[in-house]
Amino acid sequence: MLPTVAYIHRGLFHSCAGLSVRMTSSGIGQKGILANRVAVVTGSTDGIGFAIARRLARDGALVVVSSRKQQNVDRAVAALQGEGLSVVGTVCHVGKAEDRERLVATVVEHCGGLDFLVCSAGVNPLVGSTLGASEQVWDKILEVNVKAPALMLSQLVPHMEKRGRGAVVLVSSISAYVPRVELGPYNISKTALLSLTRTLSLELAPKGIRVNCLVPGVIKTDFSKSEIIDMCSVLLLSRIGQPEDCAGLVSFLCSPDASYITGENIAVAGFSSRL
Ligand SMILES: NC(=O)c1ccc[n+]([C@@H]2O[C@H](COP(=O)([O-])OP(=O)(O)OC[C@H]3O[C@@H](n4cnc5c(N)ncnc54)[C@H](O)[C@@H]3O)[C@@H](O)[C@H]2O)c1
Repeated sequence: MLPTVAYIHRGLFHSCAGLSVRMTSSGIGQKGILANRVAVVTGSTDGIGFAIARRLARDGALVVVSSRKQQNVDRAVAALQGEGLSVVGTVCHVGKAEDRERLVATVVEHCGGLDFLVCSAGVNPLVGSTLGASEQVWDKILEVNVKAPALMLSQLVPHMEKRGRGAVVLVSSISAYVPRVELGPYNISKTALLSLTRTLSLELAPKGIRVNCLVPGVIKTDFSKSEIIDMCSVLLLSRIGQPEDCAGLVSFLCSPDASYITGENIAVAGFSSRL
């Protein structure tokens, strides 16, 4: 099936070679702390990724929205477009090389480059014993949660580098600090992201690219439905987090206000694992 790309800029509609390109008056160039910047957010048709995409677009960036299914991409793009925001949408299962390549092509062809990458796509196909996890489960979790952000970045860094600056935000989990026994491989994948953040911050600093990590606690999304009840007891702030609680931090980490911050893992969890 041919991919569909929806692009919002200056009230026009284009269609070519499998791409559906829609344009409205709120294109790049709008005001905001992230104006004239381009952001890719993976796993951004729902939950935390969607809230991040919306916030970055509200703060002025042109945002590439993506996830696994065309219908979800279309729905998310339509919702953000309805708010007058600048959005490009394309299907990207982050674990598939051909999908990552298509995302890169979208960035190059329709956005002219890239400033920010936010890796929010994540999976947890297992609730059960760590040692009982099959090789297939290990492969899927590590492929989507750990390998995919690194591989995606290796393809996108050259485009950030051309601009002489950039910011990357990986999305870990508080389960990296406070492991939950029934989520073993997931905990481990999210702990690896803390290290990936620090390692890449060293590697990419000479290119002017900062790398930080959002560490969400229990945030109200489809992903966390089963966790909400039993995590409530540890929350200092007496409420479940909302996706928007994460989005503000990501916008800050992408903004010039964070230009001297890199290699940090920052929890948005309603409590601190250090207390
Ligand atoms: N919700 C929480 O309580 C919580 C806590 C800690 C960490 N996180 C992390 O936050 C991130 C987002 O979770 P959420 O709660 O918003 O989940 P969600 O289920 O609400 O949204 C996940 C999004 O990712 C997309 N997605 C899933 N697998 C994908 C893949 N292989 N390729 C591309 N897109 C994919 C989905 O289509 C969806 O758009 C995940 O990395 C998750 O591990 C969530």
